[in-house]
Amino acid sequence: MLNFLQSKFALSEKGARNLCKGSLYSALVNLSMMLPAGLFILLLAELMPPLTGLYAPAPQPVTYALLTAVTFLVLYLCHFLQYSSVFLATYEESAARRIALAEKLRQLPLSFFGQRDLADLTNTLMGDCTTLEHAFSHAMPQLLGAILSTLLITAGLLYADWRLGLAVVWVIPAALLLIVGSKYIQNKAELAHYQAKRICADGIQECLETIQDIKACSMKERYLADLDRKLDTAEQAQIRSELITGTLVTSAQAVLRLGLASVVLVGGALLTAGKTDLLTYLIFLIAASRLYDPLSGTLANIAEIFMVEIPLKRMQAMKAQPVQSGEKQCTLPGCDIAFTRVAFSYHTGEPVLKDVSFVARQGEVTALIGPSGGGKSTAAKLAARFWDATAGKITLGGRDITTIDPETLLQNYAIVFQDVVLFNDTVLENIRLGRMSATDEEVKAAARLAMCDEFTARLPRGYHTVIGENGSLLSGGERQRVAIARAILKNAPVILLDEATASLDVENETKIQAALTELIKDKTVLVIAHRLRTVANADKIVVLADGYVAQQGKPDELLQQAGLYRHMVELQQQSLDWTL
Ligand SMILES: Nc1ncnc2c1ncn2[C@@H]1O[C@H](COP(=O)(O)OP(=O)(O)OP(=O)(O)O)[C@@H](O)[C@H]1O
Repeated sequence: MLNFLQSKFALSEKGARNLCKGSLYSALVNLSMMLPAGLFILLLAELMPPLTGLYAPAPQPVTYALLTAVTFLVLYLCHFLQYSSVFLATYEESAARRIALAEKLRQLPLSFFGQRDLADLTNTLMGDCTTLEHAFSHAMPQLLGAILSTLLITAGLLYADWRLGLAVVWVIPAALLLIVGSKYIQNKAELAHYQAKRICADGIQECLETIQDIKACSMKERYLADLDRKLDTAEQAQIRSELITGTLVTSAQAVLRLGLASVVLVGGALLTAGKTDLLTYLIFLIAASRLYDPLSGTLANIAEIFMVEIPLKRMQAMKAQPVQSGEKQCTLPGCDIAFTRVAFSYHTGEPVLKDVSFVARQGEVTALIGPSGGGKSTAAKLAARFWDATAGKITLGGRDITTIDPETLLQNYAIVFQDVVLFNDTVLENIRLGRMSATDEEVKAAARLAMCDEFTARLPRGYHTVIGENGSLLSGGERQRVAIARAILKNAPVILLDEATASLDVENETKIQAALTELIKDKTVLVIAHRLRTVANADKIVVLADGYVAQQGKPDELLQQAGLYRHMVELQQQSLDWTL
């Protein structure tokens, strides 16, 4: 049973146990809600003989006061137990679910993120978890509890009088049949609503991310009209879904209420025929008026229960995603990076690298150059195992990188990418990310080498200035210098520089090049640069074009050959003479 609940609802073992416990306590609450009715029946039984002209002692007010107090106590206790077992346990489970998902996201390769949009992932992490949290705190245990308590009370009623019992209970399967039978229609409408909501969230996120470009291209009106249309679709889908569910649930609740009418009719007929007595008739009438309440209440949440399938499936799909594995402890004899017949395609299926072989040696600077879109950045990312190659092999120090745990592998890399990512924190803390154990002095020394001193002096609080979301208070060149300082601080044996100095002016680039020369001694350095001047002193040039290595060798040797490298150098020299 526990295993079934765990796999069906993606619960932890504790969560499944708490769901069982919560359902039992919910059933107990429903049964305890019958106590006031029971007390009333007891009073009725004592009052009945005098009402029918027979002698009986008068009911004792003290006894009833005591029984009422006990009833209140039992009701309070049952509700307290249900609250702590259902709500508190669900919130704990929900927190554990969110942490487990976040941990899974941390382990997933970048290829996974390339196929999913961020709004969708945020929705799974936040929205889906909230949906499940609400369903498992407000609907699921209550439904299971209502089914359990209804079964118990039904058994008691049938045992007491099967004819009146049947008159009370026939409506329950009828109502459930109506709801379960229409599950497909409800799910379809809710799924359409869910997707419309997701498209809407995507649209809003895209709009916020691209607001600058939207304004620059004077696309504001068109974009907002598109967003309005998405919001309208989501609204209509919500109305439609609520209308369908509301109609079906209200119909099922009305069917349940028919039970009371059938008890009146059957009971009346039995009473007239002398086949039952007045007290039994009244007991069944009272029981019928109370029995349907828990079920009727949970039917209102039935759509929510049906809908848990969608977030559950999305979560299970995410959990089933293969993670990149590998050895966590590994000492490498060296740090040469070797590509052997490497091929790779993104999820689009279009091959980006077709057959790439080269070696970037330790203690040397290897420059990847070539036409735009030739796969240079892709090759650098494969070297750091952000993706795994589709074919061929990449080794670091002779060891196949697919056998090394990605986090362990990355401890050997300092990376500066074209798109610098900075956090909404101080300059100092943004640099310290390179090595969290570094002292302030070490961080500042790295910052000085990366020429950060010059612009931090102008900031209101120097190194302690908070630089805004993704470093919005800094210029492109300043952001790049922070990223370079981070790499200098990390001082890892492999350095990947992808257009690391592209946003810098010539003066700063020259100074940073000097600092980098210090940094890269004895290290394996893989540099990508469009400005060939930047890589003119590299030990080796690898020209990537159309997914293949078009040329490789020392810069001087390649200049002697009539190939792509010489062509590119000539083109760049011509461009220096251009004027506007
Ligand atoms: N995450 C991705 N998903 C799908 N395709 C991608 C992704 N990143 C890059 N590509 C595609 O892969 C090809 C190679 O891109 P890559 O960035 O490696 O080229 P590059 O040589 O570094 O280009 P550039 O010099 O312009 O930076 C391009 O056609 C690009 O559209």
